[in-house]
Amino acid sequence: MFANRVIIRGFASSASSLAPKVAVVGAAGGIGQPLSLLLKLNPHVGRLALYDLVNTPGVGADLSHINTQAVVKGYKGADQLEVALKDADIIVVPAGVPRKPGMTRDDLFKINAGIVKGIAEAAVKVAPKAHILVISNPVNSTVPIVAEVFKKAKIFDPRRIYGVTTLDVVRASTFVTTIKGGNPTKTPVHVIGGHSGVTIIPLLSQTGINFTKEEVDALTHRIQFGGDEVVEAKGGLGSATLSMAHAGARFTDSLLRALAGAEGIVEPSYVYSEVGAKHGVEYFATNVELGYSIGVSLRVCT
Ligand SMILES: NC(=O)C1=CN([C@@H]2O[C@H](COP(=O)(O)OP(=O)(O)OC[C@H]3O[C@@H](n4cnc5c(N)ncnc54)[C@H](O)[C@@H]3O)[C@@H](O)[C@H]2O)C=CC1
Ligand SMILES: O=C([O-])CC(=O)C(=O)O
Repeated sequence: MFANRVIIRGFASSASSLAPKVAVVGAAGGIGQPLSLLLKLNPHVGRLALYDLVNTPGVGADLSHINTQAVVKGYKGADQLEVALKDADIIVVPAGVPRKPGMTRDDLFKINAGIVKGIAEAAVKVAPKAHILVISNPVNSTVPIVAEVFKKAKIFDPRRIYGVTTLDVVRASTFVTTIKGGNPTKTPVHVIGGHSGVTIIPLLSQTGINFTKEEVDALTHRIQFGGDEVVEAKGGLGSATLSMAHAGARFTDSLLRALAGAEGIVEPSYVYSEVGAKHGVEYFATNVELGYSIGVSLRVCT
């Protein structure tokens, strides 16, 4: 039913008329630091606010010496969260604990749910029009948590809340071209569903590439459990950070370009969909076209 649908997400407006402000929450972490570096290098970022409970003054001072235009500021501790987020256009959230071997993403829920809720509550107060990009796991649950906080404040706008599932398509392109050849940057693979194990559904049949059944089974499993591969390889020292920083920076860049008026930008994301909700599936990862048209609509690709 949802296969290869593109949700067109309109932006009612940007949060401010100043150079875009991007806030990273969890900026001193394994994802947060390389993500902040990539955002500092992005010419579309005007202001970069780095927030964490620890170490952000150092990360901020370090990045601020890079001669790109983004003005960097570090904010540390709960009493600085609101000032860090104030009037942000985009809030990227890689805050929270990562998995260790033997854990599922759901095992992170108990801790990360509260962290994400607190961040969303601050955003409601000081950056109600920000686009919120949720990286913290389990994404399948943390995105609805953010949405519920905005619903409670009666300012829920599904066009502004995104679960970042970009790493799934990044991995899918890599794994497919590893066995079939070709340029991974030019081999898109749609991945729909969610961001956890079997909820990650790669649409290999839509790549136009011929696969044997064995290849489909092996690739599907590797794409669904790519996160576990990294968790195991890191042996207790966390999960994917560098590839996730790349994926998060790519999604943020796409959103910034769309906010600046570029059209036809499509990224996958785990989002609320009215059409899905009618079928009992409120949140679903699918391709999302980012743009200025008002209202949320669906283009169904058969
Ligand atoms: N969506 C996706 O595809 C992916 C999601 N992740 C998730 O991203 C999250 C972060 O992963 P890592 O960066 O590796 O973890 P990490 O432990 O290296 O960094 C997390 C950072 O969050 C900070 N933090 C904790 N509570 C906070 C709060 N209340 N406010 C602000 N900052 C807070 C910590 O101080 C730390 O610096 C994890 O939940 C992980 O599962 C990881 C990879 C891919
Ligand atoms: O596997 C994890 O826990 C981190 C993650 O979401 C991923 O790498 O896709």
